Amino acid sequence: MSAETTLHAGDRTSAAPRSARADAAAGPGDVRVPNVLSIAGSDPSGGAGIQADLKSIAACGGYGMAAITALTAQNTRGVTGVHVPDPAFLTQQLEAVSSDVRIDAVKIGMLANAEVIGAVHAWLSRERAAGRVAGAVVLDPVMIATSGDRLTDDDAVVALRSLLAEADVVTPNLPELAVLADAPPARTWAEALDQARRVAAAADVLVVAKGGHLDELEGSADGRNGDRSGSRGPLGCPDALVGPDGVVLELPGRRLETTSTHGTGCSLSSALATLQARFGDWPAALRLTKRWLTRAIEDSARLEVGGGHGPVSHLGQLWGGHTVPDPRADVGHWWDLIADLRGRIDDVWFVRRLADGTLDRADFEHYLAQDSLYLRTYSKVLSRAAQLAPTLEEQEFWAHSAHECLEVELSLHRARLADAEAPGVTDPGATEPGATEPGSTAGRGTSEAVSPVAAPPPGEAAASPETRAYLGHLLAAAAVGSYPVVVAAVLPCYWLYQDIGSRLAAANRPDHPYADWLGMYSSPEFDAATRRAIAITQTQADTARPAELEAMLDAFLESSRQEMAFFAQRRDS
Ligand SMILES: Nc1ncnc2c1ncn2[C@@H]1O[C@H](COP(=O)(O)OP(=O)(O)OP(=O)(O)O)[C@@H](O)[C@H]1O
Ligand SMILES: Cc1ncc(COP(=O)(O)O)c(N)n1
Repeated sequence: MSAETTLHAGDRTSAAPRSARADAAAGPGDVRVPNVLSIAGSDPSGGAGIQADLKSIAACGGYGMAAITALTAQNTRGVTGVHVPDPAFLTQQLEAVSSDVRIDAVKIGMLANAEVIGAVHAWLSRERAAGRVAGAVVLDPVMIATSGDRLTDDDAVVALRSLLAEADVVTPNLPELAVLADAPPARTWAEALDQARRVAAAADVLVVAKGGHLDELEGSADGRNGDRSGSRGPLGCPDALVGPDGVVLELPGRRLETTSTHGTGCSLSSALATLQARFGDWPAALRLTKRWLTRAIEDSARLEVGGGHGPVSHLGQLWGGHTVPDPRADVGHWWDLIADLRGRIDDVWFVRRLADGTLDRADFEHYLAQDSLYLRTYSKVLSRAAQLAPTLEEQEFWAHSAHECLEVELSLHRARLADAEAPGVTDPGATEPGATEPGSTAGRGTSEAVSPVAAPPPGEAAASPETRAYLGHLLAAAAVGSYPVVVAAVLPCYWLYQDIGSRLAAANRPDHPYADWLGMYSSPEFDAATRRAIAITQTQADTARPAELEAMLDAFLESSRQEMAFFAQRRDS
């Protein structure tokens, strides 16, 4: 599993118009631009409210519209006044839009009192029934600004709860979540997730639980109490999509050291509505939203706005020459793209028999011999990644992984092969005959003329066609690919092994004939290495230009296919 976890995804997570999913497949260059309506208050300092919403919608590839529920007088230091126009005029604004414009998504923010909530509720149920609002509704139940100022009357909470029935997703921060759950504020992230599940079940909505306020939890000064379950380590900034049955997607996040978090809730909800309208899938939309928002918070360092809690830089990523959030730059999306293939690997005869312990010894030894051949060359490709790495830390990671491949895995395999007195492998330090060194040119593919893995000397296991094909692909990436392409090519070996390993580990038992092998691929160290490899690849994808991104994705998908074929190979093939 990836650093993020998708536990289950019910129908509601992708209940989107079919056209939106087709758009996602077509790529961001071809998507229809969704019309997204923000129903929210105004922040004249531009960091929150409709100003933040319009910028977020534009940054994420939508056409933004705004019906104003309230005028605030505020800046980065606080709110000095709130003026709420006649709710009848809000209805007039809403009707002016919906009588003319197709609305693909609605984001609802600050609703100052029960009357305003009533006006929005009435318009929304009317327009939805008439089919004039077909898209998703994201409700950000704004109650208190970052500055601590109240933005909603106490007696509005009941009306707000009833508005949940019209929402598809609600995005409360931790204090707002507690109000909706009618419970004391959560003291841990686990408690917050449980409150979110209860709100989701009571109102039949999806809830985005947000970790921005985790650092304010009682006793969080040691940086750990945000998650007393201990599973998250030092305090981060996670978000999660939670349904009535529990967590659908949990996204760990780095906590950035900044005071520029004014309007992050507004920005998250409007970006989420826009990306859902574009891609039709809530988990994918939340993943893209979080990546975009994290970078917008980071980019806030380039702004000089006010002396309090500053705004995020909504459009900074466009100024950097990057396009709107692109699912092809989301490594989690790559993982989704191979969902079918992953499902099929579990059904491969080898994996099934390995899991239940009925795998024939000779088949296992054949596999190990091929894996040993594979690992010797894979280690060289990892060394190539080390050679190309832009930082010392990444160089160390790949060099260490290359070394581990040889030390840990080959020694285990050698021991097994020696036990079985099967045709063995040679000294792992030796170069396999005919292997093309990284850095020289190697043809992609498997033809004898360009195959980098030649026949071994007498007495050694010969590389199977599947092993040759996989190594041919990896060596080609190492020979002519850039660093981003090399890391994308080596990633499936980590990720798929770790993924399968976690399931095989569940089948392990002390007397399992392959217990040590199953154990090796489900170790915490291997999990950590896999998370690191995913993170490095994501960082490269974040800044890759479109052509490079295509090459990365191609390399990843091809390695995934080769990984599948490697598992499925037969002794006599
Ligand atoms: N210091 C931070 N570092 C990284 N991400 C953050 C930080 N603070 C907030 N976020 C992210 O910003 C989003 C909004 O989270 P938060 O829990 O702060 O909601 P909110 O209180 O509604 O927002 P606001 O602070 O604007 O009122 C979430 O995705 C959260 O993870
Ligand atoms: C008009 C308006 N709407 C919402 C917020 C909440 O802002 P934040 O996202 O910082 O909680 C705000 N400060 N002003």
